[in-house]
Amino acid sequence: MRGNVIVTPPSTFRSAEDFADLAGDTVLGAVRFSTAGGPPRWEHGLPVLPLHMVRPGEAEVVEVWHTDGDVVRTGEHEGLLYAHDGEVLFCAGWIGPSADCGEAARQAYLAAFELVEGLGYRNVVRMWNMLEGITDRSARGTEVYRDFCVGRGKAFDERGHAMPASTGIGSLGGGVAFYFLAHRSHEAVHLENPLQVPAHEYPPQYGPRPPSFARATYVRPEQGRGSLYVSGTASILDHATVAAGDVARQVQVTLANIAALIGADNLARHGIDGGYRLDDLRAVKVYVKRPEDVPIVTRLCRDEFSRRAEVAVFTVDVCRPDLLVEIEGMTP
Ligand SMILES: C=C(O[C@@H]1C=C(C(=O)O)C=C[C@H]1O)C(=O)O
Repeated sequence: MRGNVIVTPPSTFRSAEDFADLAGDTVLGAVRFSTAGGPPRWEHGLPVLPLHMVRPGEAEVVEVWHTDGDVVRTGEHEGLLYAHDGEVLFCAGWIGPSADCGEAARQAYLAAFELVEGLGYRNVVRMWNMLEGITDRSARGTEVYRDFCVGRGKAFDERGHAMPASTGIGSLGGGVAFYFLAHRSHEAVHLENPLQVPAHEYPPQYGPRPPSFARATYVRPEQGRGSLYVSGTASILDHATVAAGDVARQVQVTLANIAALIGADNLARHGIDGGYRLDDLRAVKVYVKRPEDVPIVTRLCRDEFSRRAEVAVFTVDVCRPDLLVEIEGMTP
């Protein structure tokens, strides 16, 4: 096993054609942000998850995950498609539209934990969950996201896994889809944000089961500098939404949250040397609830992130009705 393998950022948010060109490289898999969602499928022998996150007329974005490993193995477990290189695992799953997305999420997460335990990739470092109608009323008469959090939380309880960095965001169709990254030997250090109550300690007003995630996860290789994955971050201080209705202010609060999370003081609190600034982040994804806010959000983000950072913007719902924007990224 190599000691220096780290997941590098999605090399680019590529066009559809480029992904085909990459086949044969050390690509683990890809996520297609496109006009239709569905179960993960094999493309060029690799797992690819289609997500309905792009509106007609917008360009499809393909997030390609690759490593510096050289032998990629692939497989399927209870509908989950995965690829791994001896140190890093990429896995994609689909729950689809369901009457009880909570129970379906529990089962899908249990299958995912079974997979990582069985293959020996126990350190789950980053998860993404895309939920159609995230704040809609669910078939159970509650809310889709709240139902999801209940089922996901049960799976974490049942298998005793640490909660990693995550995203829980809306999609435009296709039920619930998810994907994640896990490591075999590199330690995962899960971070909280001094400006925010840990999400898993949110009070009950946000739902019966608080969401199961950490604000960021740092992957510590045996040597050298690791990678930091920043969860989907929004305009929340303590546990409350800040600046409801004011998208520019929500962007500012969100960016300040991320800056506090990744800065040297907070990393030191978690036993990590060094610190990052916003312009160290790469592979930034910005989720904007209202199409009319896209220009201003894009401009505000462009002012703060490096010119070298790719920034992909999606117009989708966020997990609370009063949140207008959410931002995530990672360090190279
Ligand atoms: C924006 C928040 O939560 C969102 C929901 C998440 C989840 O449920 O996995 C993770 C991060 C965000 O995408 C928040 O609570 O701060």
